[in-house]
Amino acid sequence: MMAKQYQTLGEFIIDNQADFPYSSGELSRLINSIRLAAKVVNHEVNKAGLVDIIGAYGETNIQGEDQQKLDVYANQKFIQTLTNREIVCGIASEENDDFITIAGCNNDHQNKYVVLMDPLDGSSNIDVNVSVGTIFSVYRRVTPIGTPVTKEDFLQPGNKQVAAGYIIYGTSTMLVYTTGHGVNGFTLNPALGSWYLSHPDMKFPKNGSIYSINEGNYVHFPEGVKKYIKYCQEEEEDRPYTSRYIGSMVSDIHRNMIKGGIFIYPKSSKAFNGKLRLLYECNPMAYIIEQAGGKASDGFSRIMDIQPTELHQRAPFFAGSKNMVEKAEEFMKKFQ
Ligand SMILES: O=P(O)(O)OC[C@H]1O[C@](O)(COP(=O)(O)O)[C@@H](O)[C@@H]1O
Ligand SMILES: [Mg+2]
Ligand SMILES: [Mg+2]
Repeated sequence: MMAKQYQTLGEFIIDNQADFPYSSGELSRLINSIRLAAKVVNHEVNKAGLVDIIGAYGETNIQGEDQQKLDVYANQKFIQTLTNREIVCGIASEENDDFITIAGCNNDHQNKYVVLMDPLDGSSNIDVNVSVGTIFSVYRRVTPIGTPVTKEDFLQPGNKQVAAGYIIYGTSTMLVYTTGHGVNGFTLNPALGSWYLSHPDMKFPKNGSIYSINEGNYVHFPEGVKKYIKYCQEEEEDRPYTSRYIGSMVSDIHRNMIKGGIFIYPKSSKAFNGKLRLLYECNPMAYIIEQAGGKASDGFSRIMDIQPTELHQRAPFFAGSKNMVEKAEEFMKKFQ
């Protein structure tokens, strides 16, 4: 159904209810819960400058990263909201060592969906007033309803996602998501507390002139990546491209989706599998990018076809404008 401009998110969800093959309203309620939790977290993010919000929480997560106060706050708010609304049977998060089983109020494990999330993406930018995000990925469970979820329900390849999205807390706050029927972006009107369809049917331009990579790691990059960076910087045809790197994956990819560009976080001699987490960073962003006509790979093959083995496993990530990702893959294959 063609989306109407400035429709509210609530109206959009109702109008598009029939898109869901197993349609019983649960996925709609799930998206509704995420929109609610996002508003609560947005309220805190907007105060990131006041002492009780910024800085380290004082613990490290399973990846050995110092958790920021907002990492923990966002994690708690999303888990609470999803749990209270009785729609998920399990949650996995960057900030939790293992997945959480949600039995439901009757303790009968009747819910169908699991959610994997990065509650606060771009943590290194919280204290410096640069945009950050939240990323979520939704799957139908594979184990029988009525039984507790198992790791199997979370270790599904990205091509099995039923929904994915991100929230960007930037100059404005947006919720961008897909349920496999294109990508739509909603902007929060903080005064009214409502989300409006500001970016219907988002499309990733096939070509672009922006490349986003942390060149500070250049010497540690594979030869293919080094060669591709040089290619981006050559005075040829529509190049040199512009280098833009915010350091918040959500923000870098959101910008590139609007303007055209490529985001790369490759493996390196310092990080054998790169830095980004396959299940709650790469896969959900890849689903959105592909639904918008872009491409997402590990430099060689489709990221969403990778069969996960670990909850917090990492993967090299090449994503964005289709023709730019294919060019980067050419260099990776030629100089491997
Ligand atoms: O500082 P680096 O090494 O360039 O890493 C930046 C990347 O790390 C991240 O911040 C990792 O995500 P988290 O902040 O959720 O841990 C990405 O958002 C970003 O693209
Ligand atoms: Mg992240
Ligand atoms: Mg994070």
